[in-house]
Amino acid sequence: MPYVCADYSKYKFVNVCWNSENGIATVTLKRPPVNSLTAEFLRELSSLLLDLEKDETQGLIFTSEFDEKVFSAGLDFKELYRPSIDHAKEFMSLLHSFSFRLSCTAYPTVAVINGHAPAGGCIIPLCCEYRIGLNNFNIGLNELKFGILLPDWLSSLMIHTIGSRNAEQAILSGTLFSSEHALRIGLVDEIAPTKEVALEKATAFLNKAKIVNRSLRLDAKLHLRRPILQEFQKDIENELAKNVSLLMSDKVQQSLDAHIKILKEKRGN
Ligand SMILES: CCCCCCCC/C=C\CC(=O)SCCNC(=O)CCNC(=O)[C@H](O)C(C)(C)COP(=O)(O)OP(=O)(O)OC[C@H]1O[C@@H](n2cnc3c(N)ncnc32)[C@H](O)[C@@H]1OP(=O)(O)O
Repeated sequence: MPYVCADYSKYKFVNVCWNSENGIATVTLKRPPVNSLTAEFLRELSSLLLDLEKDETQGLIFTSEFDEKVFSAGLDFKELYRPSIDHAKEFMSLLHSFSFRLSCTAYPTVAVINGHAPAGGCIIPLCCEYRIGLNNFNIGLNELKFGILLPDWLSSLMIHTIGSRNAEQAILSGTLFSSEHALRIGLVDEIAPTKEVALEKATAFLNKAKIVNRSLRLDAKLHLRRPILQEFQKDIENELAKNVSLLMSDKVQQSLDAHIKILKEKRGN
């Protein structure tokens, strides 16, 4: 019988519901207003994955507190706007290590995407093994539209999920897909009418994984994900330096500035 050792109440930006009957952890992202990813949030998420591993978690479900609004708005624009070089380095390194860790967990993972998931908001779902979406949301890697070149590991996650032809079209056009379209191209595996139904489907997926021997399953997962994991591990120092210099470039900073202004105008402030 699984039991919990970690103190999950210490986490500020997630609520963790760890079911001691089946060992499934439901992690609800709750960093207002839109679950945008900051360095602090990424640090917390990485530490959470380690706690879940230690507790021999049998399955992980990610979802959002902001039901039917936002799963995650992606990287935090405000934090990426004019950061110090040290902060930019730390941010990129945290993003890389969290995404790598989530991509190769020993336990199966599902994202219940109960709201919009643009750009970096798509990273958690793409690292997970299975994605269940609600209706009326947008998801996709639209970074090229605001001048951000995707790191190779992120393109590789997209290719693994929807195939190279679809990924090429999706990434090069910077498309945000409706849930129905996302289902058609395999960016989500199922659509559910409500978060409750989506959580039931997620649990059903995780229960199916249980019939397979755990260590055998992990070996197979790492084998099947080898192309992605190789991209994560390829020339890490150079890749991080490239992303940092791209982030600090005038072009990307101007684009972030323009984006922040658009969001402000939308809210009339
Ligand atoms: C150059 C780097 C190289 C390396 C790259 C690494 C990998 C690159 C991967 C990803 C890049 C990114 O993720 S960039 C971020 C992209 N995200 C977006 O474009 C989303 C922008 N937001 C929206 O479209 C909408 O906010 C929403 C659809 C998510 C929600 O809409 P809603 O109407 O519900 O809410 P508001 O728009 O009114 O926003 C509320 C509130 O949240 C703030 N906000 C929104 N998004 C972000 C964000 N990404 N970061 C920080 N803050 C965000 C918005 O400004 C509002 O704030 P205020 O209440 O203060 O006005």
